[in-house]
Amino acid sequence: MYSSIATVCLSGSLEEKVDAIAQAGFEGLELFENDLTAFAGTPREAGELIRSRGLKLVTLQPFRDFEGLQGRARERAFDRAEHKFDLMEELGTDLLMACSTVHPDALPGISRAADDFFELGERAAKRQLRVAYEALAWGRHIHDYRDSWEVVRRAAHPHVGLVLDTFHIFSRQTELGTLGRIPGDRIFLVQTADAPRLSMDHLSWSRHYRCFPGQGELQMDRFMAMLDETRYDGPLSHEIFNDVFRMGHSDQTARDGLRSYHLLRSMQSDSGIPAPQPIESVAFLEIAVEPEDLTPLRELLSALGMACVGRHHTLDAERWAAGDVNLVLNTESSFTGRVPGRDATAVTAIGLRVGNAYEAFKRADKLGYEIVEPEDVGASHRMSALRNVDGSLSYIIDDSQLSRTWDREFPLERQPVPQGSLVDIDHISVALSYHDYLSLMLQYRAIFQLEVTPSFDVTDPRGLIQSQVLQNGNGRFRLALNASASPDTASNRFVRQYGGSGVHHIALSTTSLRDASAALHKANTPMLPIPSNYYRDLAARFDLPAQTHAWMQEHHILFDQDAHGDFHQLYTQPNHKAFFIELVQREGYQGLGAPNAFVRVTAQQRLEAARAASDIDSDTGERPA
Ligand SMILES: O=C(O)c1ccc(O)c(O)c1
Ligand SMILES: [Mg+2]
Repeated sequence: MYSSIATVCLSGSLEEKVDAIAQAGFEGLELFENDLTAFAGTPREAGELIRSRGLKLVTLQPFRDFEGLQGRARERAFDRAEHKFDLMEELGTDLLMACSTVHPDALPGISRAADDFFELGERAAKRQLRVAYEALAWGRHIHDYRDSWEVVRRAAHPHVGLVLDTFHIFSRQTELGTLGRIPGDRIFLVQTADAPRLSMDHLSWSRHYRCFPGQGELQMDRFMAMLDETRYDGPLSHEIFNDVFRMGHSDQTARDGLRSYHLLRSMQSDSGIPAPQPIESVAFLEIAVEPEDLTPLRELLSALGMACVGRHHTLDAERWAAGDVNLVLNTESSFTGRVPGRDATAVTAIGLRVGNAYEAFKRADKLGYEIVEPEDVGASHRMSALRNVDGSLSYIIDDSQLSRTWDREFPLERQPVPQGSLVDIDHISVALSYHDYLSLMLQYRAIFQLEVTPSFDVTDPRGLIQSQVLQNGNGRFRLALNASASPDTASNRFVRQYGGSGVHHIALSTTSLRDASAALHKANTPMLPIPSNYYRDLAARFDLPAQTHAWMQEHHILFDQDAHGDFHQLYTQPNHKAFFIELVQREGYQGLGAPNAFVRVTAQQRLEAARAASDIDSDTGERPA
């Protein structure tokens, strides 16, 4: 098998698309005819352009509404095909991809379609060309791969073969048993696409929401296992119609496309790529701290029950800890691990704990991810990292490395790690541009073994925010990805204000939100104010003791409940850092408090608007003297 991608996946002109596809390292491409029609040069020049970049032109597509016609209309369909054959000869490709007809006059019948394709095969053979047939999920008569296969089988022509497109197969929930029994040499093209599970008509779903395998919810691993059985050995070609890809940066999309191709190959039995491992927990977060934020941040962490337990042996960096929470505050002015273009106090790295870091990096490398070695960032530690799409780093470490790092880099000072009510990093929430959203989704899901919860919309006062949670099985790793098409939602305000995507908040879990909120209150930590209407609504929704209810309202605590238990949450104010801290107490509860998210984003928006409107200095929270 070899890698290929359809030009329809990318934004830009044909030249830009071909460049991005070649740069990413693909071997072939499918030319979408629109890209040729809009191209300023001749078809011959288009073909030369593609070959000059070392790419194989896999197919010209799509050829529409061919089969099932009668009389003059049928003759016209064959004439159209001959025109495409002319084009193909000039372009230098031997394969025409035909999709099942949606023509209102097309007649049904497998045998009729097979006869049409036999005749087309005869004409193609005269010119040493081939034709491949695809069942569109919304085809008028043929919309099931088993029927398109039956057409190809009955046409029984060596120049006529089958196209398998994962979107059409899965969107109709067709069984895959038949697929495994198709001889691989009768399949001329395999098109790969993933998609979120949506309930809408097939055509709209396909034309707007496809995504790369690894970004959606279709069972690509099952498809790859069945494809293995056919012994197919042709192009594995992404065909993604996606509104975000059409807007986005072709280079980034094409790079992710090739990683997704390697991900598919890793699902095959003989791939030689190590299996994905679960992320066991978040070992630490590193925060680049602006000098003026250091004291307030230390005060906040102290109020949370954390303590500085070590100082870096050579750099201006401190390790703050409590329970399993570890934060590294880095105040080096020349800190090379900073996210480029971001000069606020912000999260610059995340430490992901796995069972075997070496195997995880081997997998990441085979999938085409860039690995940052310690010397690349001038670090004295020995941890390697992935470069995230926002410029931040994801260290991947195992236990032996982690204890060595703490011991060697941050000699223990004064006290041991406090073991109070603060337990762990409960979840991390990231705000992303839409384009980065799919990119980071792929990175996590391709490299690690994670569960994906269905995506949901948060109603921000300025628009919808799409949110999706990636988590491990044990509840110790949860990452919420957030993106929005509206420019002024909370996630996009972050992206605009802080020079791109990044960590938007850090949630810490506690065994006693009562103690934690009392300590924050005592330290005069400003909380995100929650309106009283929220508490009236809570009283209506839940049967809460009056005292508990009053305590929540007084301390701005939000509440939710699911079949597994209770959830309490509390937000601090960002106070001009790029991120803010959330505290949660969960008693079996599985989610992240999604039903409360609209109240939180509205409260944040109100606070920011009030700051902007008043003469309150947004840095100090005080009025200038
Ligand atoms: O949406 C379409 O029309 C279309 C065209 C060509 C394909 O290969 C396909 O899967 C869909
Ligand atoms: Mg297709």
